Formats: sequence, C-alpha cells, structure tokens
Amino acid sequence: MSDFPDLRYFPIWSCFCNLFLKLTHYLKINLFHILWKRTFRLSVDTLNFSFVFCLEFVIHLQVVSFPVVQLHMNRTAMRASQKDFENAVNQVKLLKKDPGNEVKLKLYALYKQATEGPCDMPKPGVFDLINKAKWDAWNTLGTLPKETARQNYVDLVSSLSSSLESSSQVEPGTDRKSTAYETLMVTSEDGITKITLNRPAKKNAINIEMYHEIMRALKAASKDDSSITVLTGNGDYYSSGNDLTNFTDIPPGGVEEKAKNSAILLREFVGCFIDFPKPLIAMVNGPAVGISVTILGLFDAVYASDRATFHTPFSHLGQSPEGCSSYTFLKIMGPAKATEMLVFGKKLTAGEACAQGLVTEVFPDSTFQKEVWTRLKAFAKLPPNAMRISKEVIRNREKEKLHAVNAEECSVLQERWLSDECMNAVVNFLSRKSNL
Ligand SMILES: CCCCC/C=C/CC(=O)SCCNC(=O)CCNC(=O)[C@H](O)C(C)(C)COP(=O)(O)OP(=O)(O)OC[C@H]1O[C@@H](n2cnc3c(N)ncnc32)[C@H](O)[C@@H]1OP(=O)(O)O
Repeated sequence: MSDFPDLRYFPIWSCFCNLFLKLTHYLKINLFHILWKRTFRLSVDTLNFSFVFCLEFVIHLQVVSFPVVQLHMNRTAMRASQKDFENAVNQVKLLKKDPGNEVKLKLYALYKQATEGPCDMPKPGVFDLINKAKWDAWNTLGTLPKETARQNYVDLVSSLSSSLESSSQVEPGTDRKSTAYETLMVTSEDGITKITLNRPAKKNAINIEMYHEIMRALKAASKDDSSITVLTGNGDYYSSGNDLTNFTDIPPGGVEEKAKNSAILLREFVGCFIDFPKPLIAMVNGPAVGISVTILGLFDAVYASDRATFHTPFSHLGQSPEGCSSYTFLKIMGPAKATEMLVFGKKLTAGEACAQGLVTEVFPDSTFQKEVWTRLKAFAKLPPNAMRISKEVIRNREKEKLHAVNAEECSVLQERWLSDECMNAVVNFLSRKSNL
C-alpha cells in the first residue's frame, strides 16, 4: 500500500537521532573540560554521561515507540479493512436477496464516504427522488472519516450476509428450492413470494395439513423481504375447496369435537388472510370451489384464466358461507348477485366473476401465465412500504368487522357440519353418488 509509509523503524531512527543531538550538545559544553583533563579515560563525569544517556535512550524508546507502534498497528488494521472493503464491495454484488432500499441507501452512502469522503455534490431537486434519497443518505454521514466509513461498510455487509444466510436456513420455505412443505410449493424470487397449492391429483383440495401449511407460508411471507405474495394452483384446478375427507377423521370426542376443532382451524385460517399485511394476489389458473372462492374477497387482486370458474355450492353441501363471504361478497357484488352465488350455488364463469367485481381481470388461458407474471413483476418493483401502508389504509378499518364476521360464520358452520344435510352430502361425495 503506497499511501502508508512503513513506520516500523521510526522509533529506532528517532532514538538514534535524539542520541546524536544529545551527544553533540554534550560535547559542545564539555569539550573544554575534556580537553583540559587531556584524557578520555572513564571519569565520574563520563560514567554519569553514559548512564544518563542509556536512561534517556530507553525512556525515549518507550515514549516515542508506543504511539508510533500504535499508529503503525492502526494503519495495518486500516490496510486490512481496505482489503475487507474491496471484498465486501464484491460480496454485495453477489447477494442473492435484495436487502431492501433502506439498507441499499446505507451501503451507497458508506461506499461514497469511504471512497470519496464527505458529500460535496449539489443537492438534487425535489423531483429527482432517487438521487435525492442517495444524496441525503450520503450527506447525513457528515465528516465521518473515510476509514470509519470503510469499516462500517464492511460490518454492514457482513451482518447482511449472515442475516440473509440465517434467514434462508431458518425459513427454507421462502427459498427458491423449498422442500419444507408437503402440500405446497413456495418460492421467493424477484420480490414475489409464490405459494402454489400442490395436490393436483386431488384438484388441490385443501386437507388439514394444507390449511396449516398455507397459514405457515403466509406467516413466513408476511415477514420475508418480498413485496407481494401470490397464491395459485398447480395443475388444471385452482382448488376444489375443502377436502371432504377432512370430515371422515373423527376424534375420540366424536363429531361434536370434530366440528369444534374444524371451526377453530377455519377461524384461524381465514384470520391469516384478514391480517396479511402485504398485497396478496390470487392467480386463479382453473376452476375454484368453496373456500378457495370465498377467501378471494380478502385478496387485493384476483387474476383469472378464462378457464376458471367460481363455485360456492354451500346449500348443496348442507353448509353455509365462510371466508367472510357473507360480508365481502355483498359489498363486492351487491346482495342479489351474492345470494345467487352463496345461497343458490350459481357457478360463475371468469367473465361473469369479473363483471361482478370478484375478479380483477381475465386473461386467455394461453397467455395467462406470461401476461400475469409480467404484470406482477412490475408490481413487485413498486416501493414495498408504500404498498403495505396503502393496503393498511384501505383495509384496516374493516379488519375488526371481518374478524367478527369470521367468528360468526365459523360458529354457524360448526352447527351445520353436525346437520344431516351436511353429513349426507359428504357421504354422497365419498360414495361417488355426486360430483358438483
Ligand atoms: C377445517 C375444515 C374447514 C372447512 C371449510 C369449509 C369449506 C367449504 C368448502 O370448501 S365447500 C367445497 C367442497 N368441495 C367440493 O364439494 C368439491 C368436491 N369435488 C368434486 O365435486 C369433484 O371432484 C370436482 C368437480 C372438483 C372435480 O371433478 P372431476 O370429475 O373432474 O374429478 P374427480 O372427482 O375425479 O377428482 C379427482 C380426485 O380428486 C378428489 N377430489 C377432488 N375434490 C375433492 C374434495 N373437495 N375433497 C376430497 N377429494 C376431492 C376426488 O375424490 C378424486 O380422487 P380419486 O382420484 O382418489 O377418486
């Protein structure tokens, strides 16, 4: 490192220089005295002189060398951090996950401070938002020394790498290659967490395990660094709703206990959708039945393939509406249309669902994936905090109401599941006397 002279030998040189000066000074004063004695034999004076000189030499060595060695060591440490700094700069380029804008601004500011020193650029105009945010971040570092900025940069990158590594270890479900779920595929990429219902052979019917896994995936998605979350189905169906075999696994407490446990689970499940903090988008790739339709009223956008249908056959099954649909559907499509769906079980085409406001937009099945993903990737680039806060503003005043509706619907259903109408419908399906 050419900018740091090697200071290791400075204490020694300094001591010899001091010694030389002292010696010449002493000689000047004592020259006549020495000459007068005409001898260079060791006298008491000479002994004194030697002793004082040795002592001075040692003291000087201590006094001079300590700060100089310290300085040298500090500079060596700075040299190490310069190398670390270069490594850290490279490491940032290799980060797999976006650390978020706040961190990126910090990194930018520390980098500029470390390489250029205090901010001396003219302040960008108010409408130049990105450059202004960068300038602000850099400018707030004031006169922070370059070396400190370098060290802070290295520390930040190292904490960042370890937190991103550990978050991917703790929450493997949010990684690209997830093996943590039995009934779902969960990936996180380009700022989008995608939860795919993955029981295509059963038309993505939601069994007990899938209810739990969806809740777990939503909780993870609410905390991960993605901006938006997408729910979709694998195969030809989006979902055929509640897995009717859920009702066949009767605990020792009998059907009453089963109904009670199911109501608790359903309430918790729907509660996760009510409370989900980020934009939640459904990609309805095919037919949707029952609970997979009703919870759409809690989503922020619903994109559907023109192959999709929307069916809530509650009366056919001896059941009643859930997923807050008894409230949201009335608000979305008005009581007449909502009753047609929720009471009479009218199946809607994607176009009809769109016309009634349940679906945001319908796409031809052949281009559905491509068109919707292009759109979602653009959404995911929007400022995530702004999206989250806007969702909060739109949804928060309804939350309490939605939780109350959810509780009421679950309690009504708990009774319904014990009814003959419901039991017969389930038996009929399981004995294949009926399909929808
Ligand atoms: C904790 C509890 C909470 C409860 C919350 C309450 C929610 C209410 C609802 O969700 S109501 C809606 C319930 N869903 C249904 O009633 C749909 C029943 N399924 C069907 O009617 C048909 O399967 C179909 C119309 C969806 C598809 O018919 P198709 O002929 O195309 O295919 P198959 O019937 O051969 O289905 C293929 C296999 O998938 C199994 N399957 C499909 N859906 C379900 C389901 N909902 N529950 C259980 N199993 C389902 C079907 O049995 C076939 O399996 P097999 O190949 O092993 O025979």
